Amino acid sequence: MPEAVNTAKRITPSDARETEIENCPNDDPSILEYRFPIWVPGTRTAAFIDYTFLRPEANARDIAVICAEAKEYGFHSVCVSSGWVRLTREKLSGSPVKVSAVVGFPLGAVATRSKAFEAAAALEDGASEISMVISIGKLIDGEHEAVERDIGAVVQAVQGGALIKVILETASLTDGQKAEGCRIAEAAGADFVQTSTGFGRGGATVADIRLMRAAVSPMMGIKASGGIRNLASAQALLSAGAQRIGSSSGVEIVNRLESSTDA
Ligand SMILES: O=C[C@H](O)COP(=O)(O)O
Repeated sequence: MPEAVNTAKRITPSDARETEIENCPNDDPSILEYRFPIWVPGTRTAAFIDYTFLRPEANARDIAVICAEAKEYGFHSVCVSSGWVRLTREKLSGSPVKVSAVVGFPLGAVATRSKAFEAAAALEDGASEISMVISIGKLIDGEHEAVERDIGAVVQAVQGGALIKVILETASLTDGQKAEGCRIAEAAGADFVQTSTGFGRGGATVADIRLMRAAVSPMMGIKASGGIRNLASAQALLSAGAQRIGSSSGVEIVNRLESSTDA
């Protein structure tokens, strides 16, 4: 019996292409009301991706590699821990790829003033977008004013110099808590609500994106993150209303195997 031939071909960055999902229009009719761009079939998915590298063992060489990949593939940003912002800014210098940083990551349980300080330092070092983790336990406890103060302190710390995304860690919350977290984030002056850290019990789901989209005004952006590993998942989340994808699998998402059937 002849040996099966694997015809899958890895395409190179220079001819990287994305396969659109057919019959998968964004189903929100009020598309033009939104502050942040909405993905529609035909738009490059790469431009909606924050390419994330948040592993504890991340080192300078890793940062250099992901920055080179981000430039090559045209991702929206490179998202790193706050201690790597300065190097990331240097590596992305001269390119349109932005620097994103995480704050209070991944637990969200550090003191509010620590989050504010970390955010201010990240801004100073070159971050233009910041994903802060909400005080998950306080949200669960119904300490809504404390949660709003926590987010507000980070918003104030950057004084409009960076977009603030609030990670809810949706897999740890009830639907009511997710909706309340969205409402609080908007009231506190944040720019985005975001699903997950990628370090929790679960990641982004289409159901959560729909819930979050319904809970905030069109002025708020929605970011899906955590466990997004292929183009089909990314586009399903974008079609549900996400305006940004956070993923450590950015290259795999856009540079998929031609023989794959995931899109
Ligand atoms: O966007 C932030 C997340 O850490 C990404 O999680 P991931 O490694 O599961 O893609």
